[in-house]
Amino acid sequence: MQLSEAKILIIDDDVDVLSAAKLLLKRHAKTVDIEKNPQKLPFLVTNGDYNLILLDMNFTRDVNSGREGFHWLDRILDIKPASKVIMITAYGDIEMAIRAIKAGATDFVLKPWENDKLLATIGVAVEGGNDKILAVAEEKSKDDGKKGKSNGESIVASSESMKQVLATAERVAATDANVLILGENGTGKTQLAKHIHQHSKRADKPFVVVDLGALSESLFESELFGHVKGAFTDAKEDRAGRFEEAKGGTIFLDEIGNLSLSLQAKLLTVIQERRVTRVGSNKPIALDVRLLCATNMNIEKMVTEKTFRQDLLYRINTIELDLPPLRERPEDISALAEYYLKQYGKKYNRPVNDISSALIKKMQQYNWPGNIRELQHAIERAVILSQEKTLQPDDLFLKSSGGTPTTATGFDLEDMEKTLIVKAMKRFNGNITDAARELGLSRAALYRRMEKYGL
Ligand SMILES: Nc1ncnc2c1ncn2[C@@H]1O[C@H](COP(=O)(O)OP(=O)(O)OP(=O)(O)O)[C@@H](O)[C@H]1O
Repeated sequence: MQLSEAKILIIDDDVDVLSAAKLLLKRHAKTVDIEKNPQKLPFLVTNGDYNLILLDMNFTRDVNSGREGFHWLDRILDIKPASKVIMITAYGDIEMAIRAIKAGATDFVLKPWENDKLLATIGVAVEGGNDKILAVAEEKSKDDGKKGKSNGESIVASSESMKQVLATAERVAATDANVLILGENGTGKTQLAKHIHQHSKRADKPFVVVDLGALSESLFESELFGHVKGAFTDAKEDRAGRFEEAKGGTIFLDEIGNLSLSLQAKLLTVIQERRVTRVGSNKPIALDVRLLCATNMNIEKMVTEKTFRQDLLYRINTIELDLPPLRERPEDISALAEYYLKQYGKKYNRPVNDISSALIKKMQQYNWPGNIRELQHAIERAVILSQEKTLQPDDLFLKSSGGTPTTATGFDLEDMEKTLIVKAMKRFNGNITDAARELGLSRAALYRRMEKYGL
């Protein structure tokens, strides 16, 4: 089912959360209902036919335990076992969020959320069929762009191919040449662009990221070039565009392959003339920016098919850097896994500190359609869920190649849930009460799941 067709219910006792979520979601979903009082849930679930419910873990009366959240989650699943419920939880409550997943929630988001991440999580939950996805919407995600230099991330490069790309990137960083970065989704194009900026003489000036894929045709000009007061109805005051914001620094145009031909023409003019004119003004402003672009599309082919202008390509690709997909650089798989293991072990304060060789082998045999981003999320989830010091193959949930279609994160929560139940039942020699307690489930909820998985 498409998100635009979905009917969503949000239950939270904080009216600000409700209105912010509604404001955001109503632009993407068909219907968004909000409710402050959880007592109304049984009625709403019975009669509302919701495709997704966002449920707060903690209502005021019981601030921290999450008990009410679990109670209402159970009620929802008793009324409609196939309901998809995303729990809204506070940052410090990761453990509770995991318990909620084990208790049948589809996913969780951490408050305060980033709009993009919330939408992605909801999109996967609604559109992902029966795949239940555990996605961590961090309160503070990667720098989505505006400005900023180092954010403390380092580039992992153990494979020869990545070392070569990095060496070239660092060499060209010092020049002011325009660079086009090519690579599949999640291969690290944005990170490489940041790296080039940080190694350039513009490093202490702004690094401005523009996601052209997310920019509508009508917003393109005012966003990139700025506008003057009164240029259009909403132009209440003069505003600089992103090119001006990047003054002295670097502008990174991501998803350049998504630009329509008419916008390509506008961009080409700016690059050729090295100046922009704010919408509604006739005073051109000289530009001092370094241009980096990226795309996951086959841009040469687009030129042949005449959907991308050759003259624009020549302008932007003085240097081309090609990031290989993760499956073609197995040495990086283990190095990245170790890197993220350390990072997330620390972040979530988990004891896990090693990866078994069997798991490394499993990761190297997998094809990683979501590349580094997918690996990063898989390790993050494994770190959160693992009970042991060493990660084992069972801790990482990957789609078996050639099996059911891969989800955004390439992993299947149902497999995971089943494995957790089997593990708990083994540990407690089949004692349902103890296993249910360990899993944070009611006995009824555990029975329901055992039945579902034929255990
Ligand atoms: N070599 C690397 N070492 C460590 N982390 C990396 C590396 N490359 C990428 N990452 C991490 O992987 C994630 C995805 O990277 P990034 O956003 O740069 O990919 P992208 O190719 O720009 O993705 P998209 O095509 O979706 O825009 C980020 O969290 C980034 O920090």
